[in-house]
Amino acid sequence: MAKKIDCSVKQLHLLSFLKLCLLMLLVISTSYQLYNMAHTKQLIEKIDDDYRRLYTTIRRFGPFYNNSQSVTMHNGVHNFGDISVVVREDETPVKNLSDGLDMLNNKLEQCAPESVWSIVVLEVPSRYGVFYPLRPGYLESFSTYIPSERVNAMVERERLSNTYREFYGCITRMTEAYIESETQERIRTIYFPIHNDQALNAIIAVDIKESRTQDIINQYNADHHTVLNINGPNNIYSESGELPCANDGPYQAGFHYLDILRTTFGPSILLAALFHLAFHSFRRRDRSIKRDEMTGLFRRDYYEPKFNRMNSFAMLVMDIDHFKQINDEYGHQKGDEVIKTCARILATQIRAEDIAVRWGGEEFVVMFKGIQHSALFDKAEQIRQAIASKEILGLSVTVSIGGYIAKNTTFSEAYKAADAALYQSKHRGRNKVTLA
Ligand SMILES: Nc1nc2c(ncn2[C@@H]2O[C@H](COP(=O)(O)OP(=O)(O)OP(=O)(O)O)[C@@H](O)[C@H]2O)c(=O)[nH]1
Repeated sequence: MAKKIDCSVKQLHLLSFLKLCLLMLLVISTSYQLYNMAHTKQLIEKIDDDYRRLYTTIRRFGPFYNNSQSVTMHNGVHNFGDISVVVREDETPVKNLSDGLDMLNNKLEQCAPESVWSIVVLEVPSRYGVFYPLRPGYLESFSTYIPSERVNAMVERERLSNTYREFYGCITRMTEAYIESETQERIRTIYFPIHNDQALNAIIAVDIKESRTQDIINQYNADHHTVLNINGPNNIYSESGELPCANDGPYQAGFHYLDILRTTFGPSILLAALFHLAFHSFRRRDRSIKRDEMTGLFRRDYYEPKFNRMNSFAMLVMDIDHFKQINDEYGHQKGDEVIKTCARILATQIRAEDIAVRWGGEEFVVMFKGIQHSALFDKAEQIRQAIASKEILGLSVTVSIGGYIAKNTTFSEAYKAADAALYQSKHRGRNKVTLA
């Protein structure tokens, strides 16, 4: 029986813990969704800012190009560290761009770490190109083209010839992502045309790894503890954004419910466990302050100060008859069980607002409010009979009860009167009720 009760208490605990987990999950995941929603627009702005910073950095190369001195070079490939110059005609004046390209590469590395794939500067009309670095595939493909045709096609395709007329910083152009056939790297190319006197002089083409956008998102998520993505399938929330000066259409920034759930599940369980523990340790503490550990009735030291402030009430004092004999014959442990059972029966006979206190070893005080003489007697009889009518642990146990109705009386006077009435019940043969 005790095992059964234990088990159902455990199940109740588990159930209330699970309910708390669910509640926490609901509250935390909803808050986290709102948090991610608030960040979606900011992520779009961050992506826009990052690409624009990249464009600005590339544009700063323009003055350097214009101010660079030329040297004469012959047909062939000329290597200067990571930089290679491919010249297709003899006696070609070639700008010395090494320092500027180094600087540009460093600055780009700061804006977009590990994302710069290559930088190419092509003169227009093209007799040479500067590559940083020159990948083997480039050289191959470059040799099969007539450079000027290749550049003209690029200018045509990307509409680079008159970007100087355009506004909003979109003098640069970024292509859609594509796979570079020589390297199989997924990249985008950013073109910046250098115009002088409304004529196109050169094109800087910076290849950026397509993963740059994902890097920005990853960094943003890490910095802000968000779970945002772009163009994720089945997102539950999304907002539209566009890469600045890019050829591709809008993208969708947002988040997926599973990501929200995955991130909030752990903290929700942890928080629920903490609340659960805090609540139960508070309950246990509160209970141990108020309740007698053995019987579960109120403790005397908790209620006596409150009783001392009362002056109108009805009270009963109840004492188990011949209890010493029970102890002596069956041992203290059985005696304890008898006390517990009597307390349990007592608790079932009174209302929730009545206060039952374990006053001493096998003595109890019950306090009632708004109850008259005859009702108090009936209540005491009801308690007495409830205990006497059942065998308790195979024993016939009875109680004697004394009662008193206090009207402008201190508690200690009332207690004395009720105790005297209890004495009379004992004197009259026990298993009796006497009201003073
Ligand atoms: N097992 C047990 N015994 C207790 C506890 N507190 C007090 N007692 C014992 O309860 C007995 C109370 O005996 P008494 O009040 O003298 O008298 P009684 O045997 O109950 O007889 P009457 O009250 O005259 O009917 C004492 O032997 C105490 O040691 C307790 O928590 N557990």
